[in-house]
Amino acid sequence: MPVRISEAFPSHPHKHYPADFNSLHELPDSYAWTNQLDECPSLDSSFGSDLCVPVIDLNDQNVIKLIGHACKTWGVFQVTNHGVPQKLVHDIESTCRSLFSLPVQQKLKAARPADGISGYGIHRISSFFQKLMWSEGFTLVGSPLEHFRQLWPQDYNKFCCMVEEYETEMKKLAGRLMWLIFGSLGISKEDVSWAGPKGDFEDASNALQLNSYPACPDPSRAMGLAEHTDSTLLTIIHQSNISGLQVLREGAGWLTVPPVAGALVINIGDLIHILSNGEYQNVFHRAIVNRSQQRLSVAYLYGPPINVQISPHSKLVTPSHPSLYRPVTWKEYLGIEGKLYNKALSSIKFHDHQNDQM
Ligand SMILES: O=C(O)CCC(=O)C(=O)O
Ligand SMILES: [Fe+2]
Repeated sequence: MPVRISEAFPSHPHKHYPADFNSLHELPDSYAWTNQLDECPSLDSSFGSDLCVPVIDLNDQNVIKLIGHACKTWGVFQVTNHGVPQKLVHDIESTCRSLFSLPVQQKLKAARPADGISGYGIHRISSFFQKLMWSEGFTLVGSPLEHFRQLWPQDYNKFCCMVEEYETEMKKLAGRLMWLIFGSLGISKEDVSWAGPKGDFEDASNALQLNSYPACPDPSRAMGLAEHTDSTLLTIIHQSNISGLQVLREGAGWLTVPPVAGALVINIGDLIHILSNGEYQNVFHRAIVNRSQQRLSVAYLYGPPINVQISPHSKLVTPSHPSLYRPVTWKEYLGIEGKLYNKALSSIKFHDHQNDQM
């Protein structure tokens, strides 16, 4: 039996549940972050069009090259012609809207238990910050049935089917992106034992994170979701047509990833960074909020089979490029991240003297 991802995601017991944001007409002190939002992109002309997150057509004949370049220089890109039916993307957004519009008491019926990982609550990285984030989330690992039954006693079934269908499409797209990324690194199907007999990453693990960022009375002092990298191989994000997702670009600061109709955002996570022996960037990102409109996002978190050891691929390790990271399973890495947050990656990095002895 494959080990389930639910055994690996560490739970973060915390006492807070999201506020009833509708009832807050001023920003409470517990939500007031300082000095977070004043780093504007410096419009250094040497960056030029390099200030725009790449948008890649998956039908482009140079797709492998384009993806490789985006992974190396950005760690994030948007994809069009990705094959996921627009209706399904529209439906998941409606489900998300419907869920977060429920009365607070109803949402709390599906609250994530203190020792659990699925359900309604504040974002899992919240425990690392003094201040609260202006957002609410719903994490889905495994079947949503029990929680959805609490939320929508009458018609939970249609929401369950829809989520399942969305996850199937996401898994297909994620597998396709994995081969494009591997291809851009010169890694072929024979070089990846854990892709499964059909090469479709059948045993890959995943979770779905629904996010809502309500309109905020004082957006310049609030934080929707604090900066982080994803501990995944990659993450596929659908954002509603309200901007708010920002990525950190070295030398330029925080740049907004503009919503592009029909496109999906692909974040490179820590595990691709490890597999590529540091060649591909794991992107730092965050979400900011605005005064007038609720913003929604749906993040599909994609990882390897939970007990597979991930390490820099042997094809990318040479005497002049020694291995940067020790092998780690996703299960172990999620545990480390749960304790160390953004120091997880450096904790598995070889220091020079260790590498010399390899
Ligand atoms: O809301 C967004 O666009 C980003 C969400 C995100 O980064 C996450 O859920 O890990
Ligand atoms: Fe993220």
